[in-house]
Amino acid sequence: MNAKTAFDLIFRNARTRTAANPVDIGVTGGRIAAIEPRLACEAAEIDVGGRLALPGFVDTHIHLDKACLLGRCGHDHGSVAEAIAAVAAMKRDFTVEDIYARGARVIERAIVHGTTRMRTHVEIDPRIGLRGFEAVKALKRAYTWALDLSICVFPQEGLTNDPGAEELLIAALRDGGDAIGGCPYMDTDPNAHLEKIFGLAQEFDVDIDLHLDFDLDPSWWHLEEVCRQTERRNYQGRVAIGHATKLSALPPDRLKAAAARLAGSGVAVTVLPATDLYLMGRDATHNAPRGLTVAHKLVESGVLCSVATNNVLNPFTPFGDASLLRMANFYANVAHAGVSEFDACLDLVTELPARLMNLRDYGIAPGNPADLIILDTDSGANAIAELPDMLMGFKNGRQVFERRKPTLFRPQA
Ligand SMILES: Nc1ccnc(=O)[nH]1
Repeated sequence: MNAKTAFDLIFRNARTRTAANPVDIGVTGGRIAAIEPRLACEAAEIDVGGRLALPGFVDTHIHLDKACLLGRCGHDHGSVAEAIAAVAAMKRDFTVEDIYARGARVIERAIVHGTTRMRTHVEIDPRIGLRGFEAVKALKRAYTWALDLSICVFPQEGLTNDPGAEELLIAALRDGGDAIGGCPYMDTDPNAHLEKIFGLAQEFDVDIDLHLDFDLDPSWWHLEEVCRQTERRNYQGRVAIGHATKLSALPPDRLKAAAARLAGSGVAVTVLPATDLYLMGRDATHNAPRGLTVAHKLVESGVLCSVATNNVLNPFTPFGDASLLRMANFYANVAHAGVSEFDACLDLVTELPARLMNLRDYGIAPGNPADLIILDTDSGANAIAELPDMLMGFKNGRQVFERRKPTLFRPQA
């Protein structure tokens, strides 16, 4: 028994992924202060009843600025280029208020689905200017009570081919951009695009999170150039690539070599199942390929990976509820994950994305912010298998949502 009585709040009887038996989690000043089987203290208590506590989900790749566009365009496109063109046509009319309202809708769904940290990719170019950036900065401020939002600014429609884009990117990096992205396949000069993005990243000392490839032809790619730049600039551990669908088209020996290259240069991979599955394999009349890179296998080869949301209710992905648990379950299903791999699938939306974002204070451990969500299940593997209800969530020790269990109304006997 612990004699301390200095906690503001104690979670009683919580199952964590690391402790063999349920523990109590004591919170002081918004931070986790102790994790022990039975904390003796008079503080306010929440009885978790042996349910699973997680440190919240981490979404490394979500486009808030172009979310919730269903109904504004016909959804008759099928390729990534058509989706980019459809949004390019619409975004001239986006206002800060409009972007804020659509982003807030997605953020609030993410919060009630247990996300506590998020990196959002914001388009910066002469068509949208800094309106998306301003709206997302306002969202970041408005939702600090529930979620840490990191802003990754990027030129979706190319950089060297888009006069004015670079100046706007620099303005955003001067004014609160937390990371920089890129999309070399949209540029007429992909290598020059990467050179500029890496140069800006170094100049502003920010991490890099790129959109890399969106097809299933592994006979050419920009992956090697990304690894080369990462090593040349000593940026190991600070670079991620999103989608990387070409990796799904590699036979095992080539995949192994690519994994070794990525692991060796410290380049992480984010798989976006909803979009990758929706946009890939469109040319096939039957036996369509999935186009989904198998992240948990790359992890076994030493590559840091995450699974994330990407797009919600827009031409890239006309689906979405911003639930990372649902995404991890979806990923596990499509990626043929075995039951013994379900825990590794949960890692892809928790510990590993936290590492990808270089978050140093994530996890249920003393000293870290008391960011906790309670799931109506008893283990990480069962969270993936069952898609349990998320019953409550806390940010810095303060409750941010509650979900009541459904009530069955049985007929009277
Ligand atoms: N280049 C992109 C690929 C997929 N989704 C996006 O939003 N952007």
